[in-house]
Amino acid sequence: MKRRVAVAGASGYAGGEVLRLLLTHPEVEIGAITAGSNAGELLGSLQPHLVPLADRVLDETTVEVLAGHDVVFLGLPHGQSAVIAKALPDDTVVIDCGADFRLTDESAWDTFYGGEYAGSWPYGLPELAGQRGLIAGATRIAVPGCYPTVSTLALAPAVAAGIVDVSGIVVVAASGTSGAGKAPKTNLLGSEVMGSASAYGVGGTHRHTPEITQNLRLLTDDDVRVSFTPLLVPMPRGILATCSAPTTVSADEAYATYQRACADEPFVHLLPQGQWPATKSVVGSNAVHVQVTVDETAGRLVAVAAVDNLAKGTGGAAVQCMNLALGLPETTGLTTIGLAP
Ligand SMILES: NC(=O)C1=CN([C@@H]2O[C@H](COP(=O)(O)OP(=O)(O)OC[C@H]3O[C@@H](n4cnc5c(N)ncnc54)[C@H](OP(=O)(O)O)[C@@H]3O)[C@@H](O)[C@H]2O)C=CC1
Ligand SMILES: CC(=O)N[C@@H](CCC(=O)OP(=O)(O)O)C(=O)O
Repeated sequence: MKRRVAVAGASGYAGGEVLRLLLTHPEVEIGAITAGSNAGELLGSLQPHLVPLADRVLDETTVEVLAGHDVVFLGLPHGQSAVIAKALPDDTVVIDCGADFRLTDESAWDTFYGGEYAGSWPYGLPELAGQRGLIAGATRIAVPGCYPTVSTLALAPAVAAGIVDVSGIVVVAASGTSGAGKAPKTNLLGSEVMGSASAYGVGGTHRHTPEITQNLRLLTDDDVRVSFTPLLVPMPRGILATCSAPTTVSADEAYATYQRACADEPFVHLLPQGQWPATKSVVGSNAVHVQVTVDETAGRLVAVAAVDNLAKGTGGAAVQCMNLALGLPETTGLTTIGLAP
């Protein structure tokens, strides 16, 4: 029997991507779709690409509307998910695309988010050591941030194998503008973004820094230190992360380490040696493309990874986690096939 699924935040980018994927998922039927200020509007007026749902009216985002579903996806701004999630029945699978339940360290929450700490849920990155088992059968799942997904998947093989000095990790990642959500923001005006790349959240201040660190700490007992700098670039979708750390291994040893680590992961695609990831190859797909080498002059391992921030970076990860939570094959309704050129 098909599972009945609700999506809160259906007028936004994350909720819209979850719906796009659910529309071709063989094991679900779409129940309530809700919004904030756009409640009462037709979905087709806000998400015209979701043609089969064009005539559906967006409901208010309330516990009453969302209850009575097997699965509820929350694509809401930070701080909005916790109250709703806590009021939903314990046996409803709740998958939060926001940050409310990602961090296990309350002091990191206080520093980077503020407001009441809601606790932490199983972390929706199945590829990260131990998480797949925690997500399987879970009824509460926190989908990772988009930068932590791509950076963690780029670095995890090296950190887990102990071939890098984890006290010297540097991540510089360029994101498309959809990462910032649909709500209007001054720095996202077309005239500000078009034809320009810019840095923001510099100097260890971006809220994904503690999330990346938290993930890599699961893989080593050594003191993980991450310098993370996000960049905004003029494209709608995609993140390209360049990650490096001191190493003494050769490029071939590094590549062999990544081959072993990536071999059984359905969505982690290690490119042939010498071929470098590009966001255009992952748009619309749940794949992360990865490549690694060693800069022997600098003595640093360099790993580069690309994801679609709205797919593997949010909506695709959310569906992957739903599959695991419901005991379905993990890849159901998801593809590694991108949209090119
Ligand atoms: N964009 C991305 O790449 C990623 C996003 N995320 C996370 O997903 C979540 C949604 O982000 P995104 O889709 O980008 O943001 P958007 O701004 O595009 O969408 C936000 C959604 O939340 C709704 N909403 C806003 N305020 C309220 C409220 N008070 N009550 C009910 N609904 C409300 C909006 O409805 P309306 O427009 O009708 O007001 C809209 O549907 C965030 O937590 C974000 O951090 C996570 C990873 C990546
Ligand atoms: C380009 C851009 O603005 N990106 C967002 C990250 C989006 C994301 O994954 O994050 P959360 O779910 O943690 O909000 C940012 O830097 O805040």
